[in-house]
Amino acid sequence: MKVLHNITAGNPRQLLKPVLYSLLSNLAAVFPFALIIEAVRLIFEPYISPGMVLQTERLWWICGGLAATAVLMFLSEIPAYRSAYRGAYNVAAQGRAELAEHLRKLPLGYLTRRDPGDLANMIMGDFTLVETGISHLLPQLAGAFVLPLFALSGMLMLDFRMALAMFAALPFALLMMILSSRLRRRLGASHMRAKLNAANRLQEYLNGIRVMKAYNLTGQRFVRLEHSFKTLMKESIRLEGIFGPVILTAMGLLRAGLPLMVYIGVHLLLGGELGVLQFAVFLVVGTRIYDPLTNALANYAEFRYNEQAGGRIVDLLNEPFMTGESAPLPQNGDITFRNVTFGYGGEPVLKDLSIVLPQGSLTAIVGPSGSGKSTVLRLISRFYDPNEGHITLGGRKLSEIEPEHLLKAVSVVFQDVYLFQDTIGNNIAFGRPEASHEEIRRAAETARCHDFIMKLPMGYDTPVGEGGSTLSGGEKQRISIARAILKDAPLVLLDEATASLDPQNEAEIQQAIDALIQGRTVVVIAHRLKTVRGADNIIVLEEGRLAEQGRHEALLASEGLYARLWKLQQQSGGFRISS
Ligand SMILES: Nc1ncnc2c1ncn2[C@@H]1O[C@H](COP(=O)(O)OP(=O)(O)OP(=O)(O)O)[C@@H](O)[C@H]1O
Repeated sequence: MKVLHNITAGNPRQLLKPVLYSLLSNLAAVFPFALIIEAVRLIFEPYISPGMVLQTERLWWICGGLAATAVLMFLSEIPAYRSAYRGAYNVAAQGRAELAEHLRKLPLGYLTRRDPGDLANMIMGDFTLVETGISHLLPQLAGAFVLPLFALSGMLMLDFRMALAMFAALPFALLMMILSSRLRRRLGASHMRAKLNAANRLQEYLNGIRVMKAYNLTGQRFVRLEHSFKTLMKESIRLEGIFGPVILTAMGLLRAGLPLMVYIGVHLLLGGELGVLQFAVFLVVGTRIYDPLTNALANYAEFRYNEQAGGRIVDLLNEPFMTGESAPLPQNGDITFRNVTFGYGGEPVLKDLSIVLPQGSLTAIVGPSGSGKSTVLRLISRFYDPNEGHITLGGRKLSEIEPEHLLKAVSVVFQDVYLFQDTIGNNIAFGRPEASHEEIRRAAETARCHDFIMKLPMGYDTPVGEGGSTLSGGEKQRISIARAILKDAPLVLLDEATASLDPQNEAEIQQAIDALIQGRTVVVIAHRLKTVRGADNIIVLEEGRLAEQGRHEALLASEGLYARLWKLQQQSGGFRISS
């Protein structure tokens, strides 16, 4: 059952129709077979039994019957074909969407551990293998046994010794395939790994082409890509090289049934224990019976390989995502960290952190690079849950709030703004797709991006390259602030850009941020003097611990880490406070 579950990526019911049709069409194929046996009998009879005449009329009827079954088979195979492909493509289309949706809900920690190329390949490549499994492999595998089973039961009635000789090697061939399936799984798994690695290296190569050109690294990166292709080639050869002979031996074993049967048949014939007619029937059946079985053996190997791909999909779908309640969020929106310890899998990044970020206030988080500032924002957004301690919003534990429900109340403005390959207008409306043009325009005006948008060839309908590649860093920042303004969430998490901006851009972004944070609870990773000075509270982190906190003047007066960072940056003429 698990195999069927895997090969269909968790939709075994989808196999029902294709398998049923395949069984029916193979069942229909038994009729012409039976008609041919009857024709052989009619043709041979006058020669074997003197006095009997050739029954021509019956032969014409058989001819007509063969033509009719050919037409019937053709007509029944069309819906069979259609249902198999439709079922398979449906499973793949729905499954791909379901998997993509599932990925969105998984904790970021899981996603950062997985290679994006690996996940992309799973959604596209593995589902293609599932498609083939549903449309081709399993129906054919099930159908392949219909004719041999009928033949076996018919032949057993005719002469059990000949029938046994005909199928003598079948159990050995099947056993061989089943025993070797573990080896097949192992080889298949490392082949799949090599395939994924090559896909990942290719993606890395394509993504990094710009950097590689700039640093003249092309040769070095290409070596890695080339190496992955060579490994894939070796794995493919190993897979075919080891498993191919197993299949060929199993096929050879099966076909050995025919000479064995002829050998026994001749002896029985000479001994007078088998009639010429019966022998002729066995010869006809013997030449036809092995093809579906040998095809099934070849299919079986592919089937096991594709089943592994389906298994990977099922495993990913079983990966638990964060859950929680969707009850209305508390009115009082204070965010409290109580003895929070958190790490990304290794050493803790935040250690026993206890802080309060009061509702309606502006809290700045500062500290040296790597001290855990962005991690604090990620925990508030519930991209991850703490390892120890807990975070509450208005007294309710974040770990008990459904992540998507929580994020409705949060606007996040990241440093590295990602824009989708869509129009500028739609990118701004991302957090509130139902917003009107007028609302989008107003948000853009407040975020100081309306003017530059209007200078673009198609205004708000101008398409943006993937990731926002067609816009400047400052423009992307302001678009993301417009997004947050339009979303109008009560809690704003802001990771200010560290990249140096020209004074004009800098001033405009500051104005946009001022507009965004009005009347909201704001947590900002502050790199800008102005934000830090005006903050209600400044939290200073050092190696994941709270070093000190307070307002700007008080922290300067206490001459701790904040004052040291401040002086350092004043001396260097910069205004960044985080590093
Ligand atoms: N996804 C991740 N997986 C593993 N480690 C991570 C991950 N993200 C951050 N870290 C590590 O956690 C530590 C804190 O990172 P964080 O981004 O919170 O620091 P930060 O204070 O915001 O730094 P910066 O000012 O340079 O942005 C760093 O040592 C970083 O290497």
